[in-house]
Amino acid sequence: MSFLSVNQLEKSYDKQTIFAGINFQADKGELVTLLGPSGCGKSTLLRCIAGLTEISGGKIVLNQKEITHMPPQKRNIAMVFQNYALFPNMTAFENIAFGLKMRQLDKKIIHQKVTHMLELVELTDFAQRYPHQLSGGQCQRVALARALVVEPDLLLLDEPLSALDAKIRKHLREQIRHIQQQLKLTTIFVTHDQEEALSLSDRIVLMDKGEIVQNTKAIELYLAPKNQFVAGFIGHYNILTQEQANRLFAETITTSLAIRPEIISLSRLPQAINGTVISRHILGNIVRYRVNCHDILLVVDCLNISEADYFHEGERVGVSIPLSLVQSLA
Ligand SMILES: Nc1ncnc2c1ncn2[C@@H]1O[C@H](COP(=O)(O)OP(=O)(O)OP(=O)(O)O)[C@@H](O)[C@H]1O
Repeated sequence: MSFLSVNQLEKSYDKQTIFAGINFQADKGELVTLLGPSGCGKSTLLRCIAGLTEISGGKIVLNQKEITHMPPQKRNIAMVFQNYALFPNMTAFENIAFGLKMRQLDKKIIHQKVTHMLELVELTDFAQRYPHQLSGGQCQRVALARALVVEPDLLLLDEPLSALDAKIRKHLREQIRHIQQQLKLTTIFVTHDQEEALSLSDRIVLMDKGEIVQNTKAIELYLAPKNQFVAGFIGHYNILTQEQANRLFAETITTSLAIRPEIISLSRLPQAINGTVISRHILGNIVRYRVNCHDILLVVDCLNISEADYFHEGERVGVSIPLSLVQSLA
């Protein structure tokens, strides 16, 4: 039996249905990401699991207990928000200790637990600082420590990295993943950033307009998107209509296709498919080309190994696409 089970969950505001018939599970220690475009219902779903938003129907079971109608504080769920939501008049130490004080734990035990958490999030030297004396990344680490210290059954993270700059975001997401794995903590992470989702998750639940479109292992979502919406949302897939697919491969293909830019290779020798380089962009480790093949514009990613390998705008190139790596779309 799954550690977390969300069954037929439904939420409406007045007559507007935000989602209905939502089903997904998480195993103990699994990190599941809810991914999807803005407004698709991810945060509402997370808040329903936390008990912060009332549901309109369905059932939630956590650690073998039905929690559907339990008050939030009884669910043993901790949540971290995008805006940290720290108490401004408390130090980092006091913020982290807050939940333990509420549970009336012994002072010595509180001190031990908070000290351990400060070490875990690498903030030992910042224990006596107030939130306004900390950077955004440090505030979010305090918020994370505050959530973890109460040893929740489930950790919910609602876009916790969105307010941070790119470099800190990457560092902190690695830290979150490391701590989550160390503690074997079942976690639901909400984001609209596909790179974040792919790099962090065991499994991704991709949502669109209040529905789950695909629920699968993170790597499978990337390698085998099941329809055009998923392929359009993940990576930089080239999406070809059936007619374009027939034209490009000069054979009968019965579905539309999704082709990852990195499986396509270019050469100076003529191939079965040939094209003309329209543009070249250096993205750091990747060189991204747009190549016109039979009036179909393909995005092609090549490793940026040396300038001597660059193809030039207007150059004729051979284009190799291994059909075995091409994904048929429903
Ligand atoms: N309190 C509310 N009353 C009415 N409608 C609401 C309320 N809260 C959210 N909604 C609506 O529910 C839908 C889903 O919102 P939600 O915040 O869950 O989306 P999201 O996928 O988390 O988006 P984002 O990534 O932008 O945070 C939106 O159309 C939103 O306007």
